[in-house]
Amino acid sequence: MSTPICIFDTTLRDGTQGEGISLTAEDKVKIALKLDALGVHYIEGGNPGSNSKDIEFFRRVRELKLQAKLTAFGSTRRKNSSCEQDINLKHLTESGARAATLVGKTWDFHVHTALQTTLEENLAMIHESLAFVKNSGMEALFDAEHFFDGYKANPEYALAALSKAKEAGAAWIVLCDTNGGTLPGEINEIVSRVVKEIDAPIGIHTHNDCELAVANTLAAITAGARHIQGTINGYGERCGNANLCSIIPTLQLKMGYSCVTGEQLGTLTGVARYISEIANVNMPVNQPYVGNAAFAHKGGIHVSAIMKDSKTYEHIEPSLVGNKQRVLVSELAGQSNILSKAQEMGLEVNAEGMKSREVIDRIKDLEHQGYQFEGADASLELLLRDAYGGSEQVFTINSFKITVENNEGRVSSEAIVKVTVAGEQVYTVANGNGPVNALDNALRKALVQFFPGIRDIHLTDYKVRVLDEKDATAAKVRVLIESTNFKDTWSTVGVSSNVIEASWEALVDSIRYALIGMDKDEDISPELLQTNGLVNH
Ligand SMILES: CC(=O)SCCNC(=O)CCNC(=O)[C@H](O)C(C)(C)COP(=O)(O)OP(=O)(O)OC[C@H]1O[C@@H](n2cnc3c(N)ncnc32)[C@H](O)[C@@H]1OP(=O)(O)O
Ligand SMILES: CC(=O)C(=O)O
Repeated sequence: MSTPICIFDTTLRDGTQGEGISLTAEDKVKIALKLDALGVHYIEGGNPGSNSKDIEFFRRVRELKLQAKLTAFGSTRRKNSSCEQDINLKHLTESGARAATLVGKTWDFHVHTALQTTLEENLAMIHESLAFVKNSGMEALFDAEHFFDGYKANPEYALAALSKAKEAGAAWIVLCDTNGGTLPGEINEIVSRVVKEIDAPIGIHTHNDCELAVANTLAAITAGARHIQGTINGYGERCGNANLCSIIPTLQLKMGYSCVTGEQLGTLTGVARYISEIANVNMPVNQPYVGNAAFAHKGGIHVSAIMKDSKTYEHIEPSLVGNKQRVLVSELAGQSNILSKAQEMGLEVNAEGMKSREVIDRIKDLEHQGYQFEGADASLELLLRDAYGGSEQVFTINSFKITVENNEGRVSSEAIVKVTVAGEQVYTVANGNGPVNALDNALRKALVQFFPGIRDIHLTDYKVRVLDEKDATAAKVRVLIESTNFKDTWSTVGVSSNVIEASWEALVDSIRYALIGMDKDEDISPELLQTNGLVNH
């Protein structure tokens, strides 16, 4: 039977102390539901003494039947005062949360400098505040702020603060590496001593200032801590908190502890990505376990081996954390990358054939010119389909023309496109809020009468990167376009020394890709032709 570890998520409290993260009460409710389904044991929802948004969150979340214990955060009472008069403690006890986490000082330097009070008064603040919260019917947890720095400066005082919390009935005493400067060896040594001296359940809360928050958390567990505070994706004050997306699978899959069920662990990647969307923070692609590149293989030697057995270059089976294996194709590819990619697309490819070598040489040559296929899966698929005979040229471009007009300060763009579809020449004109938008509109207008499904497609992202900045305007640019049909999303690439030409190339690839397998509808109604303003020649 593996030892259970209590997971305390503070994404909604310490996570929101991270720069650039701001969550509405509604966002917090959505995230709380995801965390609950993931199986964390405590959800710290915020600080009701801090702002009315958090008060609203606690009011709304009360109606949900969460399995996790909802926890409100606050600090010990103000110095030289009483708990009954303390407005923050009042908000905590009125929050409706089942538990309250109180942060209190354990470093003598902080007591003198930040609180500007005596060591005795701080101990009284800890004891009285935790007892007050407990007497109100809530479970009380103690976050021992700066515990490791405090212990190094004055171990007797730091331990005395923990004893006060224990005497007051704290359910968990959580040792905080608040400044994130402690090393794993020190954490192990200090936690081992605390576990021996303080007869109470011990937890750990670390910050990532030395990029050691995860390592420090694991060191504390090895030394006997049984409760972990952390956040999804490691969001948090300054450099962030301990990342639960790394800690939970490491404890569970590698160290034999039990945090959540195997099924819940399988939702981890989805939860991490969902929360990053709500927080509006891009996830680093190389984020361990849950990042897009966590199981992405690029080097030809790696891909050749994983096709034989994925364990050759994967430390765990990606599906255990809800992630999946990806194979990238780039100038570092070998034949195996191409074969694997082509198989993924359902193309028939001969492993020994010369064709794969030719395709790799072509990809390497294009990457040398500035193309990048890792971020442009749809362009890569077209290239492979063209090479292996899996694509049909459904339309050909005869010409396009753009005019950009500045009329008394109002700039407008117009595009004219001539294409041939099914032997028929089509000529369309369209406006747009910029030249690329005008081209996109004109091309789609030309094709919609043949492929009505094209109306559902739109561009969601457009990125331009200058490839050789020292050549100034003569430099090549790479354009990456992301498109969607509300069901799928795909990316295409174009490269040229002319930004319009590069955009056009990516645009045409996007439409060609969208048309794969799309029904051609010859019987489109005259009304649709009219509403789209089509002019046929
Ligand atoms: C390590 C951590 O992450 S702790 C959590 C940090 N999180 C936050 O600060 C976010 C939420 N905070 C807030 O909204 C506000 O700071 C509030 C509402 C809590 C307090 O606001 P204000 O009353 O305006 O005080 P302000 O933020 O300027 O200063 C903090 C005060 O709390 C005191 N304080 C700090 N820690 C403690 C503590 N553990 N116990 C009691 N008082 C404390 C400080 O000494 C300071 O008091 P002072 O005003 O007498 O100097
Ligand atoms: C409590 C807390 O967030 C800290 O000490 O870092």
